[in-house]
Amino acid sequence: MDQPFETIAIVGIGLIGSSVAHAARASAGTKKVIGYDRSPEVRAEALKLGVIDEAADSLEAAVAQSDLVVLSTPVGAIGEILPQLSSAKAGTVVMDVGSCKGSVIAAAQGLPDSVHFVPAHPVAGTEHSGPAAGFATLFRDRWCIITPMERGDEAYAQSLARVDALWHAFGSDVVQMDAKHHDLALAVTSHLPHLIAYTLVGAADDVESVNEAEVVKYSAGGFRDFTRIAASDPIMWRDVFINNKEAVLEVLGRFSEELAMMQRAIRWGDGEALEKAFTRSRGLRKAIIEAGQESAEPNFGRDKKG
Ligand SMILES: NC(=O)C1=CN([C@@H]2O[C@H](COP(=O)(O)OP(=O)(O)OC[C@H]3O[C@@H](n4cnc5c(N)ncnc54)[C@H](O)[C@@H]3O)[C@@H](O)[C@H]2O)C=CC1
Ligand SMILES: O=C(O)C(=O)Cc1ccc(O)cc1
Repeated sequence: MDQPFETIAIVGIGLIGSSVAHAARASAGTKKVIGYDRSPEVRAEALKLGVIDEAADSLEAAVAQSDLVVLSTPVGAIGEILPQLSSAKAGTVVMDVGSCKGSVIAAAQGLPDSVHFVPAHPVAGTEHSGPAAGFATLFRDRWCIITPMERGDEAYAQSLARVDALWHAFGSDVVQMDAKHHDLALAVTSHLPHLIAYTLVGAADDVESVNEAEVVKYSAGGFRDFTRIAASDPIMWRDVFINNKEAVLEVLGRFSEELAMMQRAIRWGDGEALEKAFTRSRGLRKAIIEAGQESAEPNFGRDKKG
């Protein structure tokens, strides 16, 4: 493995930050984890749980002592924190884990070349949040997408290789792509599904003639899976939609057209059109299973027990 990161700073000690802390200690040779979170309660909880070895009182203090800084706050805060890292010591490697990349990369444009920012997105998670939700195996057999900064210097290439090696050590499959493509692809596979789940569960709540007890009682199949996704953190997802506006609106437009097509087919009793659309979807599900990216269970095939 490339030179490991012996001391890391986790900024934002929630589900992903704490999972990175556990995984780095368990499999990537990290010896010390310093944690900073804007919430003092979260810092105290993370210390108590042993997620971090030391809590820092400020962002600056956490960054000063570390060779890797992991930005694992909601995406909006990542954009606010990045410009504050301009004075980090030369050679500091900074990595984020945000669910969208274009806005984060834009916020990193002002950083000096001496700070090596490597944008990353583990395509792995759960609907849970907070420091107690993380676990070391979260990233195992999951994709991690790296969207490198456009710079050709050797020093940056070395930091990129170290971050790549870190995710491999976590058990992830690593792929590189440009941020614009990432944001469109993830708008299709992750952001739109979350928006639909929030909307669907909200709509069920709005049908006054079906009361909550009935919704709970009869939510055996599909609806139950949607409620799991709709239980995801509201601040995290607010930030995803605000920061990936263009791509989400693009795929939302296509979704609305498909939905209108379904509506028309139902209205006119066009069974052939419905059957054709459903058969196509079934094929996609089969392809996902065959690619080994999904088990019979929801929750990306894993829960807190890993
Ligand atoms: N939840 C998921 O399944 C996945 C999330 N992500 C990305 O990972 C990031 C973190 O998500 P989670 O771990 O789920 O969130 P979380 O809600 O579990 O934790 C976020 C933490 O950041 C802290 N925070 C917020 N603003 C801060 C600031 N300005 N300075 C310091 N700390 C601050 C919060 O107090 C909280 O403890 C997000 O950018 C998200 O898009 C990526 C993959 C999966
Ligand atoms: O829990 C689920 O179903 C998820 O979709 C987890 C998830 C959430 C956000 C990401 O950027 C990546 C993965």
